[in-house]
Amino acid sequence: MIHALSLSGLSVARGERVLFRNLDFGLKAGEAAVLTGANGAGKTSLLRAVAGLIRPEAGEIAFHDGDGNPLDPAEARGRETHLLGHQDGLKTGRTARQELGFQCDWLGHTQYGVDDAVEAFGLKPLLDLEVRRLSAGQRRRLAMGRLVGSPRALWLLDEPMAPLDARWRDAFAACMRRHLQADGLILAAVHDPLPIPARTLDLGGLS
Ligand SMILES: Nc1ncnc2c1ncn2[C@@H]1O[C@H](COP(=O)(O)OP(=O)(O)OP(=O)(O)O)[C@@H](O)[C@H]1O
Repeated sequence: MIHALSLSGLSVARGERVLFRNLDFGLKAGEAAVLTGANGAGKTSLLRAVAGLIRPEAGEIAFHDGDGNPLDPAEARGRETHLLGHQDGLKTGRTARQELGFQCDWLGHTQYGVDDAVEAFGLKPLLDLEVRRLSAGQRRRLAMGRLVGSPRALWLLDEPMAPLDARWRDAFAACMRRHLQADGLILAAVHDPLPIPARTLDLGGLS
C-alpha cells in the first residue's frame, strides 16, 4: 500500500511554458496537503503529473510502502490512486446506478462498496436518474462515490468541494477524516481552505 509520496526536483511544463521548477514535497500516510496558487499556476497539472497523465520535464515522483521500499509507479497509480478532477469522468447517458456500478467494478470494489458509496453521499434518490439530469453538486457526489466504493490509498482531488452545498461539504469532510484515520493520503488543489488539518504546498502566481 502507498505509505508515502515524494516529489523531488520536479519541473512541469504545459506547451512552451514551465509552470514550476525544482519542487520538493513529501506526503505520508494519514496526512493531507492542499495545493494552492493563482489560476493557471499549475495545480491541476501537478495532480495530473502525480497521476501519471503528464510527463514531468525534470525530477521524480516516487511512491513508497510502509517499510520505505519503492513501489512500482505504474502499479501505485493504477491500483492505489484515485484522481477526482473537474470533469467528473462520468458517462452522461447512464443512470447514476449504472455509472456507480460501472466505476466500482472497473476500479475494483469491496463487497459492500456500492452500498457504502450510496450511503456516504446520499445517492439513493439519484440512482435511477440519468447522469445528464444531475446538478453539478449531485454529479460530484456521484463521482465521489468511487472514493468510498473502491478504497485506494492516495486521493488526488481537484477542487473537490467546489460544487457541494454545506451538508455535503460536511459529509465529505467526515469522509476525508475517515480516510486519513485509515492511513490514507490526500493531495487536493483548492481555492478555499479544506475543512480538515492539512499542510500547504503553494505554487504561487504565474511564473
Ligand atoms: N493541454 C494543455 N496544453 C497546453 N497548456 C495547458 C494545457 N492544460 C493546461 N494548460 C495551461 O497550463 C497552465 C496551468 O494550468 P492548470 O490547470 O494546471 O492550472 P491551475 O493552477 O489548476 O489553475 P486553476 O486555479 O484555474 O484551476 C495554464 O496556463 C493552462 O492554460
